[in-house]
Amino acid sequence: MDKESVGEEEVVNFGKSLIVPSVQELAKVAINKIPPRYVREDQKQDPPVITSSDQVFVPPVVPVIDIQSLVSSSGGDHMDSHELERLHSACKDWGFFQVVNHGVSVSLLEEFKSEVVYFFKLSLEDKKKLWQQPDNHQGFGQLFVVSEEQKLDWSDMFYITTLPKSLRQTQLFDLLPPKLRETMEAYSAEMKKLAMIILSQMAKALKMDNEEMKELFSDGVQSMRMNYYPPCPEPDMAIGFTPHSDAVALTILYQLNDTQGLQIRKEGKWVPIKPLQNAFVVNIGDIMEIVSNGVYRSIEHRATVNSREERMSIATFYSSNLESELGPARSLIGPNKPAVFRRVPFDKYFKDFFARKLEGKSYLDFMKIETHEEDGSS
Ligand SMILES: O=C(O)CCC(=O)C(=O)O
Ligand SMILES: [Fe+2]
Repeated sequence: MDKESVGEEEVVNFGKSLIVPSVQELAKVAINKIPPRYVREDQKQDPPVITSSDQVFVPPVVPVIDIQSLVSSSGGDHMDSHELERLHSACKDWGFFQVVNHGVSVSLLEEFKSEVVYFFKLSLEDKKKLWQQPDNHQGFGQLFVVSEEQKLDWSDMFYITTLPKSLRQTQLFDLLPPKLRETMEAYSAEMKKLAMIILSQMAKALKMDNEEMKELFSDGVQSMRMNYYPPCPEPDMAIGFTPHSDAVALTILYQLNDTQGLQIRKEGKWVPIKPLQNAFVVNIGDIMEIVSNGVYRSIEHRATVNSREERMSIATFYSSNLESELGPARSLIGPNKPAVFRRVPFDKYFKDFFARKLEGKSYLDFMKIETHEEDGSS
């Protein structure tokens, strides 16, 4: 793990990304063609998108989980609640669900939203002070850019590690608008609480030892990624966020406006997701697929853009503790249930992840244990 000295402190650095221009600035100029670096021929082979007029495949309703009823009705150790069963199948069959009655106050959501909207309105000059540095990918920019030839997404993002506090890059934090920092702090604490509730319910549903879940995640690494997708003059030629699964354990997504764009890959088709008002969209990341030994599945998703409206979202990522070793939960493997993923130290897992181009679920394959019976269908 790279450690940089900042005064007396040592800060962990998980990766870097090549510096790229702001797409928000690019989109401010009246252009009717996008620059070649944003033209995504590679996305042309993609499966079709489901629309409401599609007669062939009607997308089933995405599971909505009521956190309050999940927590209040699951006193025992067994799958004794209907909501827990629904959570379990959402994690197995979808890797994706929305949560309501999550306990995060609407006033905090509104405050945080307006701070982030304001943040993306800062002048380029102000944003430059918060831009990524050549040796560290936190700040404004794009992630996973590893070559000058690589195609780029039609979006800007701001990425920051928020927890544990000892991992924070203080010089970046100190430059944030004070009100944003304050609301981000409160939001970060709420997101950790919610992630821990969901993880402990998952432990119950998986029949995994909850102590093991706690040991893995009690002081987990949390980061936030604020996404800004400007309108695009050639939306069918570009992609807002390349198809990927999240490398983390859980992602809690808060969409800031009504513009649609998020799509998940389900049964070979792209299914558009419309977030409910004040709900969060939760998805299983690769770490949870690994910990559950493949019972839960991380889901591939992407964001599209359109020619009329901007779109904004905040993804809060939760992973295991910095000192943890990633691998299938010991309480879930045994003689009849062999581990299907390797074990690697946390820092190695993330450093390798951020050193690659983002490409669907390809990183998980790298973690798989090869077996002779492998049929290649993954
Ligand atoms: O903007 C979205 O809806 C998706 C964002 C996302 O997938 C991510 O930040 O990992
Ligand atoms: Fe994602």
